[in-house]
Amino acid sequence: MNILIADDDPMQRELLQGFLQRQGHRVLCAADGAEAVAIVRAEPVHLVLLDQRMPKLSGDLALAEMKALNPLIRAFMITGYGAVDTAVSVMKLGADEFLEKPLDLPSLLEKIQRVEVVLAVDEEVAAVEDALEENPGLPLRLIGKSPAMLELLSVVHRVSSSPWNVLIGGETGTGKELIARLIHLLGTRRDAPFIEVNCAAIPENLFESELFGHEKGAFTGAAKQRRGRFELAHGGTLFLDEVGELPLILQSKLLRALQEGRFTRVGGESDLTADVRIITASNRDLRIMVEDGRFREDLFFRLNVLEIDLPPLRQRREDIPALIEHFVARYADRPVRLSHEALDVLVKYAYPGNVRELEHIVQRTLTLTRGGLIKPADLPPEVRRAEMIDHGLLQERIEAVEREMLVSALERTAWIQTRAAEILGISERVLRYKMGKYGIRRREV
Ligand SMILES: Nc1ncnc2c1ncn2[C@@H]1O[C@H](COP(=O)(O)OP(=O)(O)OP(=O)(O)O)[C@@H](O)[C@H]1O
Repeated sequence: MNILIADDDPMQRELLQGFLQRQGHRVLCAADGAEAVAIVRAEPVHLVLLDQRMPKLSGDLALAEMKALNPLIRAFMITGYGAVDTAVSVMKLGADEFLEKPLDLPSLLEKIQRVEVVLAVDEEVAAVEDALEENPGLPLRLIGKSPAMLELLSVVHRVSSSPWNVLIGGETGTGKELIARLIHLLGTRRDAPFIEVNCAAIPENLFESELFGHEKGAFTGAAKQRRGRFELAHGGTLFLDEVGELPLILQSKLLRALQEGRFTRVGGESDLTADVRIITASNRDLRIMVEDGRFREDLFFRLNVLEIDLPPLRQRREDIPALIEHFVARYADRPVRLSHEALDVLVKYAYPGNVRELEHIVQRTLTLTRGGLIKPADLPPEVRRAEMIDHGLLQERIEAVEREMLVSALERTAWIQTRAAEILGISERVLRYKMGKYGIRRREV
């Protein structure tokens, strides 16, 4: 990493320079704020260690200028001992950390390592975003800037440039297929086919022929020779969705194809080969299935060379507004805006069906409402119901209904409590308790 030290104290500069160079960093030095800004203008600097008190240009002002030149630059401000007040204002200027003199080198190192991780993630995310921008034809838009999503993008970048099989886990609708396609499109196999097999959707007796193909006459109905998905995916990626649904017998056949790189068409004699990268997805926990003997352990390890876990939407609520905007832009046939309250309800909802559910909610709401403003009342009932529960409205309604039933039973029985309790199916004691709770008294006529 390129680190700039800006400090007017030559001893301090030398100490830090030696220390950081020994850690393998390229270190630049400046004796005042103005020189530091000049270096940032001329050189790619990742991190700057700034003494707050410097001649010519103070650390604060120098930082503001550096940020204007390069908003991505990371900065640690070094302040005098006990200068916490200034530290707060310095953070507002965009310093990532502040350190007090005398510097504690191990803690400095730890903070620098944290910056390195963040920079690595930033670079990978930028690479994925560049690739998506360079290919406007890509049918994929991956929305989300939450920390979980950025981390995911960085993993996707690393995974896509490797040749290994990938297992993508995550609840239904979290975007497993989208990520599988993205890995394919970002990798070296992008010009070869991406072939998808939904293991849950193919009848068991047709599965082998679907995957490996069949020869003419191999079984009733096999009028022609047919190539399987393995062959079709040659050179590219085979995406096995819901792989947990694969019956054990087919798991063995898949394992053989993966282990030996060979397979046979149903009814065929000769072995065929195909060069295929396998990406699998499952919303079931395959580890538990392995423990229960429902999924072959050896197959699991073959498929799970790299593992990606997609977080449920409720764990990255920051992404919800951007996703809504994305789906509104995709599905609205008129200019539509969400009221602040409606957005609030949507951000708080739990989304058991994750992004797919949010997509459907937006679609349904757009179809069922007219006009350009979506209010909470326009949202589907399950979303509104959840909101009522959230706000304790459910309890309120239950109590209102209960009170009404008590009064009506009492009126029907001319306020004879024994009989009213009987109609209500509760004891007289409970009836009296509830009458007290709701303040129900016979109205004098
Ligand atoms: N980050 C995202 N940005 C934009 N759209 C997304 C995102 N994640 C998911 N989607 C959309 O949500 C829908 C569901 O995604 P996908 O089919 O990839 O989920 P899945 O995890 O494979 O679901 P299942 O487990 O049910 O097969 C798709 O329409 C997809 O385009």
